[in-house]
Amino acid sequence: MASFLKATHFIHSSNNHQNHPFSQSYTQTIKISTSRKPLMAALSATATVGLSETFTRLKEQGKVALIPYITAGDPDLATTAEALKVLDRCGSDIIELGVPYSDPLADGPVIQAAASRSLTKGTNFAKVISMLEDVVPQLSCPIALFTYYNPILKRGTEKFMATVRDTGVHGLVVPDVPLEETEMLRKEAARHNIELVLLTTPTTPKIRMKAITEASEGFVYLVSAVGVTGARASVSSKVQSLLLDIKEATSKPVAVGFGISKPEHVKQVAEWGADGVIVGSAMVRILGEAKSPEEGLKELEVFTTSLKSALS
Ligand SMILES: O=P(O)(O)OC[C@@H](O)[C@@H](O)c1c[nH]c2ccccc12
Repeated sequence: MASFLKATHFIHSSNNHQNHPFSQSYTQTIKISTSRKPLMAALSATATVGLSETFTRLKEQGKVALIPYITAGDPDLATTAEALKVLDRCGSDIIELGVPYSDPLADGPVIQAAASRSLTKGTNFAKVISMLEDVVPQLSCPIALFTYYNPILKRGTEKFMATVRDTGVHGLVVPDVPLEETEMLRKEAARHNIELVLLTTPTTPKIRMKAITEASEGFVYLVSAVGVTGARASVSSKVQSLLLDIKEATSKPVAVGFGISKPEHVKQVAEWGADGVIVGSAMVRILGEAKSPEEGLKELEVFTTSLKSALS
């Protein structure tokens, strides 16, 4: 318990992200004049707002964010590029894009299979980045890159963050960063104007949940169920009380993920007070198991539209 409290204190000692030297608009102005990246991508950084601003705008409209997750490179990166545009066109408010990883310990069979298909095809971080440099300027919703911690450490946190930010990506979700290293990661992310999203689970002790909500930027990711990712028959009613607990601890937006795979799940979680709903495995299955990329994209459009209408 002592070490846990120490770690929690460690999180609390961090500077508030809001003291970030540049406001969002100032950073974007600087970006246009000094950016190394093509003007299109720089302009897109002003066209799409970040994660927290997206939630602010949705809240003003009384809406809940639809947040799909797909694995980059499955069935291939060209299809991923098209899938991002389909998801954007169908009303996704934020898109979580997964960097395939060889040891996805928090993933269930559907996303594990997608990651291994993608890696077998030769997908790597550099290829995902160059695809994003091309596609992000064409999207109206922000991207949150999803990666395990190891690929960040492999590249070096500073280089990783700079590379990601130069593509116009706004957010980063890292499910397995140890609490003790969250602060360093968060500082580097903030320095590059990236919103680092942290996750809390049904078994996270309240004091740790509070530390996580305080450190999380963009939104707080509430994992709805214990275990790994994967569509479930229903969403646990425990999510309702978990949402109440988190809402007591923070005014930051909370998005719920894990197991959500049908319009009625999306509707239920929104009614329980979630600010956003994350759907991953159900999307990944559609793309990965379709007879052709074209068929997968068509089915993705139909499925995403059905989820979006459950939120209107
Ligand atoms: O697949 P699901 O059950 O719909 O859950 C969302 C999930 O896919 C996505 O947010 C995600 C993919 N891999 C993860 C690993 C940990 C936490 C979350 C994730």
